[in-house]
Amino acid sequence: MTPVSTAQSSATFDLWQHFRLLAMRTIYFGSGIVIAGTAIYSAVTGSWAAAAALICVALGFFLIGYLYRNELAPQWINFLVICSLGTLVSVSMKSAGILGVYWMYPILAMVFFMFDKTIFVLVIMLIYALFAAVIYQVLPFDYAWRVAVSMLVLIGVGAAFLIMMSSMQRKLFAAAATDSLTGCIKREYLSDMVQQAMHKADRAKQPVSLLQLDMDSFQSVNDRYGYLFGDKVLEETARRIRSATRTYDTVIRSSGAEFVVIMPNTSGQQAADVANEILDRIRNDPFSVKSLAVTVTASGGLAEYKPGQHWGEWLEAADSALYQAKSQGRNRLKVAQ
Ligand SMILES: Nc1nc2c(ncn2[C@@H]2O[C@H](COP(=O)(O)OP(=O)(O)OP(=O)(O)O)[C@@H](O)[C@H]2O)c(=O)[nH]1
Repeated sequence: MTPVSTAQSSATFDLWQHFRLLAMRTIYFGSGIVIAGTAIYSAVTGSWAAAAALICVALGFFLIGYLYRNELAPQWINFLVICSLGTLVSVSMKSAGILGVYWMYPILAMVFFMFDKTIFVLVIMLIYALFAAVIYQVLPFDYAWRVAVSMLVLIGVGAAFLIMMSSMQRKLFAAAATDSLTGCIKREYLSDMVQQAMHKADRAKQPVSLLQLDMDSFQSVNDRYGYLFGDKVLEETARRIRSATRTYDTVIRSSGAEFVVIMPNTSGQQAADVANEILDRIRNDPFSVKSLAVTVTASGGLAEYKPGQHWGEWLEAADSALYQAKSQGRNRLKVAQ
């Protein structure tokens, strides 16, 4: 399993999306205010038609800012926004020449916040191509190529910032979401992980299974050999679970001596083989610390996700199977029907 990478898309911890939302609100209202200011200037200088058009665009920006103050606007709205800003700047370049160039830089910077990674590269190339075409038409070649290169530098710096931000977010999530003893994902992220796995399975129309694993009579392990020995057993158990699972399975420490393993693209039948392998690796190899070697066992409850099921019901099914395994004598796996 990958303790962090499987989890990094978790909505609860997407700093970048949160940052984007704040930035977009500022962009919509900020652009609205700047365009309204330009409209007033146009009115004062007697260009009534331009003033009326600019006021309409400014109102449009305020409206979008208001409607999407709590969520990111759809990509097509942002595309319209960037196209209208691009057109305004291109028109102002035609009338004001080099003065219009100064507006191109903030617009290029906005694109970094407006679009998802998937279409960002396409949009920034499109806007850059539009600006470059206008610059070469309006400015002497000597100015034009310098401006075009400086815009490329801005795009490069922005891209480096994006890459750094996304790596920082991964590290932050790792620090916040990883259980320090076992290296598994903390229980706070359990419901997120379960729901995410369920949605992915629904989208891909693939099976997904969930194993709930609990150490047997762990209180007596602690009582007989000490809490520190118990800690070592938990640490080693997590290692054994990871060694029996795949990189894209998710292992969560769901409570003191209990783990949840989510296995994407795995039917109940296949997951039962994996679960039995995990239980074997725990029971067959004594846990040793210094001269002490103690055999410990665990019980498991397994449930395959049934399409349409609520995530809580899915967890509940695995939990009931685990309860059965415990009540039938422990050290065994039970599969929910
Ligand atoms: N060493 C250690 N023990 C822990 C930790 N967290 C919880 N525990 C212990 O794990 C034990 C969990 O006990 P339970 O799961 O309730 O019961 P059990 O004794 O394992 O018995 P069954 O689950 O019925 O087989 C408790 O004694 C907790 O004190 C931890 O981080 N380290």
